[in-house]
Amino acid sequence: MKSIEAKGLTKEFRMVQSRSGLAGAFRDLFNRQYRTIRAVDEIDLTIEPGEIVGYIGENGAGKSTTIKMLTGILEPTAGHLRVNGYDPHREREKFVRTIGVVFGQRSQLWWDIAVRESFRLLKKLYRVPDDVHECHMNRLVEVLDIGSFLDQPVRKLSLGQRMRCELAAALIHQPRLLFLDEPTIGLDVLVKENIRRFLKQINQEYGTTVLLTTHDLSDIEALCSRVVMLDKGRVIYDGGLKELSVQWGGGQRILLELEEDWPLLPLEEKTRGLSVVWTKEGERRYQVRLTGQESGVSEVLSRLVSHVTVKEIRIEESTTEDIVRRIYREGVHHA
Ligand SMILES: Nc1ncnc2c1ncn2[C@@H]1O[C@H](COP(=O)(O)OP(=O)(O)OP(=O)(O)O)[C@@H](O)[C@H]1O
Repeated sequence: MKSIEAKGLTKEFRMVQSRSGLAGAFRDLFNRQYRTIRAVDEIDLTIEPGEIVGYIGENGAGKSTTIKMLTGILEPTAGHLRVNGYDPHREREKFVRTIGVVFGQRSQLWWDIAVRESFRLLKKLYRVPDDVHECHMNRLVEVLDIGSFLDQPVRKLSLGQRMRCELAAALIHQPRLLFLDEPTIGLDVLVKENIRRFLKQINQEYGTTVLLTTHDLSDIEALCSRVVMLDKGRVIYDGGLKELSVQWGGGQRILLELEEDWPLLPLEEKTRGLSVVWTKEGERRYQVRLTGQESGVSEVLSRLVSHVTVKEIRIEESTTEDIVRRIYREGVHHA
């Protein structure tokens, strides 16, 4: 059984369109106009058990709306959806026992009671048998290192401490699938690393499937071998993280500072025939991105040095962040 199986998954929102001015507001009272927003547009997504998949996209791309459908909070407008074998919205009661959810911005713990009490309530809610709970909980407390503040109310915890407790809470019932939305937002580097290590561990030990939504691409690099990229509600890339870099210019870029300020056109002329993309970064400063295997740094430089005086050269590899930013900007077909 697949962890997630979505075909043509679509969500539309109908919004009231307000007319301007007092007269418009008056007309709105009697004759409302609506417009439809297609937040998720016929997505196909299959995730196998045990995978850790990054779900990324710009603000407003449709990530949260997808997650809300996958977790049963929202009902899809159209499409076929099975998560852990269930229809998340229609079979919600049975379904929620098979998933865990951590939303970085929201808490599932009770603010004023001790963490330990929150865990106890969740255990009851999920009807976890005592013996299983004891052993599993001890393991979570140990690996997440949360033993020293179990008796404190959640409101007194630091963000890093709270996030570790949120993870424990999401895993109390040993779900097969874990949804994480910005799980490391606002956390310092050390806590981030601990959380990533923990996630890898539960993935390996329990075979937990993880769908991770984040704007922090270092989370994706650390955890995911596969990434699904969304743009305006549609999947624009679904594949390996490595392939993304190879296919869309994981190559090098040359950062140049020239003695004089040149317009781009004559510089592009000098490197005509080579697979490079020029960008002006500021006064006398340029970036030359090598987009094909056939054009080497030395060839680009040898074409230039006989015509322009180069003050400084730096050669860099594109990071995943660069690549993804460019794809957001230019679209996957042009990047
Ligand atoms: N309840 C709603 N009613 C109307 N429109 C909505 C609703 N929820 C989301 N949208 C719209 O759907 C689109 C996708 O929003 P969504 O929150 O899924 O994006 P996102 O990728 O999660 O963005 P972010 O990274 O900012 O959280 C946006 O245009 C948003 O305005």
